[in-house]
Amino acid sequence: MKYKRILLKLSGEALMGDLQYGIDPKRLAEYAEEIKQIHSKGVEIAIVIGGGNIFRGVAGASAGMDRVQGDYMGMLATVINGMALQGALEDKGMKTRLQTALKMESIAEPYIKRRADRHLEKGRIVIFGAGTGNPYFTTDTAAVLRGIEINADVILKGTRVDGVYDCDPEKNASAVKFDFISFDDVLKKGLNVMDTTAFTLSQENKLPIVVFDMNKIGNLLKICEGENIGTVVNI
Ligand SMILES: Nc1ncnc2c1ncn2[C@@H]1O[C@H](COP(=O)(O)OP(=O)(O)OP(=O)(O)O)[C@@H](O)[C@H]1O
Ligand SMILES: O=c1ccn([C@@H]2O[C@H](COP(=O)(O)O)[C@@H](O)[C@H]2O)c(=O)[nH]1
Repeated sequence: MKYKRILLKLSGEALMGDLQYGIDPKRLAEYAEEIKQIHSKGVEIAIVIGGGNIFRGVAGASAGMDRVQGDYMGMLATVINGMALQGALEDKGMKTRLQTALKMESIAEPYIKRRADRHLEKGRIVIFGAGTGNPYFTTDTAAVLRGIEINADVILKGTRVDGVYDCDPEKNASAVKFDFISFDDVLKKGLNVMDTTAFTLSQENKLPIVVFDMNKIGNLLKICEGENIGTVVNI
């Protein structure tokens, strides 16, 4: 396997599958199956999951809600997704732990880096919920932060687009995909597949990111085996 320890970022919105909002159980089971394949090959897996399928702080703020209040609601949404993913992974026989950046000890461990390391060493899948625990951030930034903390080899951003394009491919049919792009170029061109804070943090800590289509069966395994799928963002 190319990678020993990965931080997988899953999009909350992708969890909706064909639904208008919420969690599609079929999509959840498919993701669990993809994750099982790399787990069975011995890859140590930590996961950060988004919350866009349930709530986004900025959406609340634009509707008149206090931004900080909305952001905490968004963080709670990521915990709901994390719990759903935990259930789906355990259904398929994997051992998991959910750690949250906001304390909620009846349902999850608090985030403790050393415990996370230990779980990963023992082959447990660790899901990090509640983002960074701070408003004004995103789960992309949380993924990079946790990835750096646990010394992941790579951030795998599994999303509904198949890589980084020269403009948003969901808005421009003529968008052109990169196989490789530097952090400098992503930032210079203002490409929004992840937020600037996430890219900057990754760049400063020399942690590569692979952006790929998580909905294409087999992609996650192929990437871990070293195939060039999606777009690699690196220094
Ligand atoms: N240059 C670009 N290349 C690729 N995707 C882009 C680009 N600019 C914007 N995007 C958009 O980035 C989004 C990435 O998808 P994703 O669902 O992972 O976002 P997210 O905000 O992390 O989701 P969530 O918050 O639900 O976890 C896609 O909707 C895609 O259209
Ligand atoms: O560290 C964080 C992470 C997330 N939030 C809030 O949660 C929502 C959902 O996360 P997405 O990354 O957009 O999926 C986000 O919009 C923020 O409102 C946060 O405040 N801090």
